[in-house]
Amino acid sequence: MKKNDTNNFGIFNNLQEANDRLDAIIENSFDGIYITDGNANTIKANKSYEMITGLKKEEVIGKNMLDLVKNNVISVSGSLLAMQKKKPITLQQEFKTGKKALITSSPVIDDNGNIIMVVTNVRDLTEIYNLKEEIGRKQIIDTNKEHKLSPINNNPTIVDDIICVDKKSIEALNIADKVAGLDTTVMLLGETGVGKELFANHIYKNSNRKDKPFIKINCGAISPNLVESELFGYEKGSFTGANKNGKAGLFEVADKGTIFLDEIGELPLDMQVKLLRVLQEQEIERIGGTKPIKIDVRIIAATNADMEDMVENKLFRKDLYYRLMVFPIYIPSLRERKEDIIPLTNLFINNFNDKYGFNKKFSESALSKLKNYDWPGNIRELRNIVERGLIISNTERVNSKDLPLNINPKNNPYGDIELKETNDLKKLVESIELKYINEAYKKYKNVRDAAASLNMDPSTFVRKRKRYTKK
Ligand SMILES: Nc1ncnc2c1ncn2[C@@H]1O[C@H](COP(=O)(O)OP(=O)(O)OP(=O)(O)O)[C@@H](O)[C@H]1O
Repeated sequence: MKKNDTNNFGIFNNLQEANDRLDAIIENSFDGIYITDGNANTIKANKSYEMITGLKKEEVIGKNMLDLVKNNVISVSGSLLAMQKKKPITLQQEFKTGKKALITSSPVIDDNGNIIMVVTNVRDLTEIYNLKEEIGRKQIIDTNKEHKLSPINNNPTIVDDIICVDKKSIEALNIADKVAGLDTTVMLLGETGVGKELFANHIYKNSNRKDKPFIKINCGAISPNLVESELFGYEKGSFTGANKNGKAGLFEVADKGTIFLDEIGELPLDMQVKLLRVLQEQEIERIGGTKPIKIDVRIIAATNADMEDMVENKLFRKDLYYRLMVFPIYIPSLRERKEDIIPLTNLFINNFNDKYGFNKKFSESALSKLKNYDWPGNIRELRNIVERGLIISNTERVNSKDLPLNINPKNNPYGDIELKETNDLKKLVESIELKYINEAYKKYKNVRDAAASLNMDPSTFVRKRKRYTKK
């Protein structure tokens, strides 16, 4: 039958058909819909409304909102509030079904300013609210440093923000969990950016010393002539320029707690002797001091250097090496645990979407490009690439062309300059700095030489490298 477009029923043939279709639309809406007349009498409620609220249509249709509230059938009425205010009202409400919903009640007002009905939309946001609560809980846990050890099994695991999906990384995390509470020295081994510092945090948080100090020291970042005074402190008047009252070193500050010695391979040889003494005797001596000071610290060390090679080449003391290797944990490179790539990517997409207020997604080809790359800079590099991709892409979808892998800085250090409508020069400069810092570190494999090659102070080098990877 040909539709008559010229009657008052639009695309419908008659009033009955228009009504039936309208009913079907309301009934099949995914959101709950609830309609009252201008006197707050319920005239309609759909299937989704029943599902979300647990109320049957028969319990509400024909009833006045005031009575429903009075009889505790519903706790609060968006329709009544919208009538009072003569404007749309949005509320959050929880129902006896356990579902949580966002309720928007909008008054429909005629030409004379009278409310002729109120249409309420009930959107089930249970999942989103639960997620929000979970994030809130997590933030509280992080803030209070009250992490409780989660059982590790073969399922994907997120503990202390460490994502482990691949068997190999789960194994490493399992080992870290086993040793965390044992108060023994731990040596974390693995390439740059694999998560050694994250593992050190995790071990500390799950140790019996979790309420005591946790001091992190990057052995490559302290200039050699300050290492001793920084680590072991000095007595008053022991050298020019020193604080006249003397100063406690970081080992004393960490007493009863834990010290994380990152890049341990860069500890100068004379300091290695002193560290050996800490491990053997549990005591230190300040510069200019006459008597040893007893301390009780747990040491977690980390390196990406080939320590055996260093020992062989007399760059690292053999006795200290064995003392440190009481409990080595090898954290595999990202290319050895490819199953982690996509979950990590998703974590970083979420983090940076939140940080920049984006809602971007990665295309399939972008994800497969990440999965097939060999990640010399490991997770740190993945994190940077994801952040860059999200910033660079001009659309809501990040494509593989937005992910500049295999950049070779020897060619053109600045790449092809493509001016966009907005160019954040600070970010561009940072990304070039980071590129050089990473390349120098890859080449020299230690902070001191890498920093020197860029004419940079080692501590600035470390600070920048860390800062660019901080959330
Ligand atoms: N399993 C993981 N889950 C989530 N984020 C991770 C994971 N491993 C590492 N990261 C992130 O990757 C970055 C590098 O990690 P981290 O600094 O711990 O590496 P590292 O091995 O100590 O590096 P380096 O040897 O260069 O100091 C950090 O931003 C860290 O949060």
